[in-house]
Amino acid sequence: MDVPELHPDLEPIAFLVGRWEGAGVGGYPTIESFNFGQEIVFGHNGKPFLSYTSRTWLLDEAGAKVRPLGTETGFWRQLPNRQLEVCLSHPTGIVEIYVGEVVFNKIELHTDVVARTATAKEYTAGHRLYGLVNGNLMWAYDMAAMGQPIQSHISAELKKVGDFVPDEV
Ligand code: HEM
Repeated sequence: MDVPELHPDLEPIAFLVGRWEGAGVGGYPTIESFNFGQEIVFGHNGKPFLSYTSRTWLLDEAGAKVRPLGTETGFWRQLPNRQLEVCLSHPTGIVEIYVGEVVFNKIELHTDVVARTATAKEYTAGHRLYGLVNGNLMWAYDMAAMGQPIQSHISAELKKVGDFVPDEV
C-alpha cells in the first residue's frame, strides 16, 4: 500500500511519525530502579490522528535485552489550536486519556481520565513531556501511583531509525 498523505491537521506533530528506538531509566519509591530499551512507532492512515505503540525491555548492565517490560498502545488526536487528546491502553488493566498541547517541538500531556480494572495496581495520574532535541525524541513520565505523590517513573531518549510503514496503522 502507498503511504497516504499526512492529514494537514497533523502538521504540529508530524515530527513524531516513524519508528524510534532508544533507552532510558526508570524508578519509583516503591521499586528498584532499572535500565530499559524502548521502541515507539507512530503511524497514520491519512486521517487526523496518529496510531501509537510503545514496547520496552529490561536491559542488563551490558545493554542486552533481558525480558519484556511494559507496552502501551493508542491514538494521538490532533485538535485545532495545537491542542491534543491522547487515548492509551495498557495490558496492566489501565486506560488513560491525556489532554495537552504542542509548543514548537515540545508536547506536554496530563491525564484527564484514568480507569483501572479491579485487579490493576493503584494508579491515579500521569504527566508526560515529549521533546525533539537535536533530532532525538526525549520523553519523561511522572506518575501518581501506589499511594505516592506524582513524581518521576521514566525518562528516555530515542533516535529515529525508520520511516512509517502503512501496514502498522
Ligand atoms: C516506558 C514505560 C514503562 C516502563 C519501562 C515501566 C517499567 C516498570 C517496572 C520495571 C516496574 C517494576 C516492576 C513491575 O511492577 O513490573 C514498574 C512498576 C509500575 N509501573 Fe511502570 N513502566 C512504564 C510505564 C508505566 C506507565 C505508563 C504506568 C501507568 C499507566 C506505569 C505504572 C506502574 C505501576 C503502577 C507500577 C507498580 C509500582 C509498585 O508495584 O510499587 N508504568 N514499571
